Amino acid sequence: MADVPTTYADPVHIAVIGGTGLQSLPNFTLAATLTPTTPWGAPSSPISILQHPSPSSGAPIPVAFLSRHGLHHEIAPHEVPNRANIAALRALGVRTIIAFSAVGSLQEEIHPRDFVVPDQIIDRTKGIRPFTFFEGGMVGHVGFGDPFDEGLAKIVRRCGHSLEGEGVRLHDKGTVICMEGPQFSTRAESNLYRAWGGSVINMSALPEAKLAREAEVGYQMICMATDYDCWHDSEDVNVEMVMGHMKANSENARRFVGAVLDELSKEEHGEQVKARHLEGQMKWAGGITHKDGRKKEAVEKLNWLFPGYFD
Ligand SMILES: CSC[C@H]1O[C@H](OP(=O)(O)O)[C@H](O)[C@@H]1O
Ligand SMILES: Nc1ncnc2[nH]cnc12
Repeated sequence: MADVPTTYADPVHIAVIGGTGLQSLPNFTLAATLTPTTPWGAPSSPISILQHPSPSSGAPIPVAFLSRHGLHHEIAPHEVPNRANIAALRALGVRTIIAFSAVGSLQEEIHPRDFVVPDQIIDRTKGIRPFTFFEGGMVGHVGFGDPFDEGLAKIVRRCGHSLEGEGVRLHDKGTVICMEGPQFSTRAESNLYRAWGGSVINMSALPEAKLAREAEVGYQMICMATDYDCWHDSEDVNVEMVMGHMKANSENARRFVGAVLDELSKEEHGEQVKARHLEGQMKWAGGITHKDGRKKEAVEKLNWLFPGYFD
């Protein structure tokens, strides 16, 4: 195999974060493999820059791919270096993230292998994961009422529906319960989440979605159900079950992601893909700390992420 470049000069606006069972995106041309570092450490895996022909012009569009749990699934959900992942992607120019997640279903009508484009999250992590870029002498507060990007969600839903009938079943909305893990839930917890209106459950939506919002990056998760957790009459969730459904449906998952990338590569989505609607929000949301109270180290880290915002 020819040597793969370790640098990539052009900005990359779109990224895919792959989760359990989706650790690579074959069928794309590998243009570079990057191993960046950030003030928050190294990301979960090398970042592959994949090239993808624009469906309108045929010109190659770069897409960054990052494997959330590492190349060999060696990083547990509570160990994922989310700040490094989001910071490294933003530094490449990424302003749109499509994140993939294997989830448990909390509702009868969401069958294993169904896809869900969620619109809400309930946080059941335990506060042990670093969850903000704004700390240590720089305070920032950003809106999170709608944790996913509705503009991106509309595009993702349209792409998912276009594949329906070819083995893809899609649910347009849903609330993700994001639990700490790595152990699965108790039956009492699973029933409680159902009573709260949870649709699906995973261990990965947070703080990934919060950090993407702070980084002014449009973020949408695509979930694929792999089990009925432990509330259902069927067998309780286990890793074999999750991996079995992911493997059996990985072709559909990849087709779904491919269709979304095709659509996002169209010029008409340029403003959405560059997340113009989020641009500059942290300059104000993160500028609450008076200059006299700002700590040098915190300012330096934030200026790495947002060059020029806090000079
Ligand atoms: C292997 S089952 C639990 C594991 O699966 C999901 O991973 P991801 O969201 O990265 O696809 C879930 O969040 C847990 O991390
Ligand atoms: N039942 C479940 N709970 C948490 N995360 C999951 N990922 C896949 N299935 C899951």
